[in-house]
Amino acid sequence: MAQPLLKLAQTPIPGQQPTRQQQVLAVKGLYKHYKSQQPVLSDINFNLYAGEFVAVIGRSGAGKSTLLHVLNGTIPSSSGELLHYRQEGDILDIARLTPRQMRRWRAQCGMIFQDFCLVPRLDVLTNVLLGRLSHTSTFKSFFKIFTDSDRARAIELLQWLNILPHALQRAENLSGGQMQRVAICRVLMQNPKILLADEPVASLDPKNTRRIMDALQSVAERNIAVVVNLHSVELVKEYCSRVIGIAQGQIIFDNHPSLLTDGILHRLYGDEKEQLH
Ligand SMILES: Nc1ncnc2c1ncn2[C@@H]1O[C@H](COP(=O)(O)OP(=O)(O)OP(=O)(O)O)[C@@H](O)[C@H]1O
Repeated sequence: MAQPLLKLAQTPIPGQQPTRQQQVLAVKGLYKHYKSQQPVLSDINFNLYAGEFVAVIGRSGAGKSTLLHVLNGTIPSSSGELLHYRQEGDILDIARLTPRQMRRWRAQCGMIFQDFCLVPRLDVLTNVLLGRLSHTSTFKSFFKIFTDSDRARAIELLQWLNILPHALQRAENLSGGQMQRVAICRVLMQNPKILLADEPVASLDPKNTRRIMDALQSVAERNIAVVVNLHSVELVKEYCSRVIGIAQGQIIFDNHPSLLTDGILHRLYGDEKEQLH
């Protein structure tokens, strides 16, 4: 059956600038130190706009995962500003949120983690419904009481990502690609403005890789800002509207993927550049 919402990837026109729409985030002078003196992220500055599909690239240890976790609030920044431009017109300073506001921010800025964080023994449908936790009272969520419209939405999402036949199957019995699709459905249940995905196609076969990239591109087309860590420059060039290149915790490139040159790739990856695909 045709999937009307799951559009095929569109190859970007070389030199095309990403469509700049409503700004959703501003990152200003952001630093992150873990215990060592050396910052893992150093003076990070960028704005994020609704509907962008942004790849974050760089060699292993460059700070890509740390950046996504800081954006999502699961890791606090050491200094700098992280401002969310809300649809209501006001600005939310992420560093100054109360724990309750932070939970709400994490719903607005949904994240798919590398290990998917599904509940293995629960069925797929319930895992997707758990995405509504941020919108449901603790009492209701404890007893897994979800509304009919929550269920209808979850089913619609599962159908959209072609995984409805597995709705009643335990999450632990799914393949990696299927788990990734369930994780995307779950995060979309939060109605996020921003979707972050930490290496969403790592260890997936080519067919599932395309499925996931198609799905994420389609999410961006729904006017959600999508930010993903990727290791494949080929995928970045095929799918993304913007690429942020990080080397040793600093942004050294932020532009359309078609403008990535061999020189920039060499600065980003050094000798590993030859192994890129
Ligand atoms: N919790 C932590 N405590 C201390 N150091 C950490 C912690 N998490 C990450 N680091 C260090 O921060 C640096 C950046 O790590 P990060 O995981 O952000 O890089 P990455 O670019 O995502 O790498 P990869 O592509 O391998 O996932 C690394 O040197 C890593 O060892």
